[in-house]
Amino acid sequence: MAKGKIYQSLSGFYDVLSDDDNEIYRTRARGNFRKRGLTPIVGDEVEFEDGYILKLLPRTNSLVRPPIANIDQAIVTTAVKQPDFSSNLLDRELLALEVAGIQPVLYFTKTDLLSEAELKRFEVIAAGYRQIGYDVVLPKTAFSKESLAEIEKLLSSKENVIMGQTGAGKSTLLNHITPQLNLETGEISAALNRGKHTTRKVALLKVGDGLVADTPGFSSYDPIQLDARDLGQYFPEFKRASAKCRFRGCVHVNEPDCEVKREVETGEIMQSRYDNYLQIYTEIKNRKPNYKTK
Ligand SMILES: Nc1nc2c(ncn2[C@@H]2O[C@H](COP(=O)(O)OP(=O)(O)OP(=O)(O)O)[C@@H](O)[C@H]2O)c(=O)[nH]1
Ligand SMILES: [Zn+2]
Repeated sequence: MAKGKIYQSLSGFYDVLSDDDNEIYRTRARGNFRKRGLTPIVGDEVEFEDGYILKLLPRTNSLVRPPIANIDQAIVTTAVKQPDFSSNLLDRELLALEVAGIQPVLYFTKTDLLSEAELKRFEVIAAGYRQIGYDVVLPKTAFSKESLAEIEKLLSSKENVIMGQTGAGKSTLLNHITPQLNLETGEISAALNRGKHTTRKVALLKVGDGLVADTPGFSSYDPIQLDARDLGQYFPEFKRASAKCRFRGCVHVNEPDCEVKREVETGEIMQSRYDNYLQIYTEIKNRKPNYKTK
């Protein structure tokens, strides 16, 4: 039996890069995977034989959307325009990554469409996310040498996934870093102001000296299966502040002497992060319990 890593997944086929001979083998999953509720995903380490994946090895981490396993870092690609910037979508993606234990990097696209004044606004937003502790790339000029060098350095020697809204410019960015990739990109429909889902498959690509999984985009992002009381743990700046909340287990909603709320008032914590936190908190609280067990 050979061991390898799934490099690409498309309509039920999995292309596995073999550890033994560095060749790609096209495989399918054995039926008993599905019975156990297991689906192989790109990034999975597997054992395979005669065109079939027989075993999935334990994952260090995984994401549901996009479906990917065993990665070091996620490039969260966010358009400043076309489609319109949504801090809510961004914070939901960051939340999913924090829960999965994957390091996020923020990359803002389409800055060429901004006026000077609008760019200033995004500089404030970028500074806010940097203060949380995230790496943020906000190219003053789209695809400038500096911004491409910056992202290439961040990707270097790591296994990365590039994720984000449909039409955010994920494939376009990868093409600029590594023109030989020649990935298909989509036209944004001006009338709808949203993308068209150009990328349909997940595939690991060699970009610089790192690996990047290009993935299909999405238009919304559900909150994670999470206990509302734990939500603040996955907002790093809330977690830091909560040591100073009066109550242990403070959820930063109605409690008195809440340090998170104090820091929102002083501007140390971004108001948008708090608003998005409250919205997700309420959504989780109101979610109907799901008693079905699989
Ligand atoms: N003006 C401008 N347009 C961009 C930029 N980046 C990407 N685009 C355009 O945005 C559209 C969508 O880009 P894609 O790279 O296909 O987006 P994607 O995120 O890969 O989309 P999906 O594969 O559907 O998820 C294309 O028409 C690109 O030319 C940018 O920095 N500036
Ligand atoms: Zn609090």
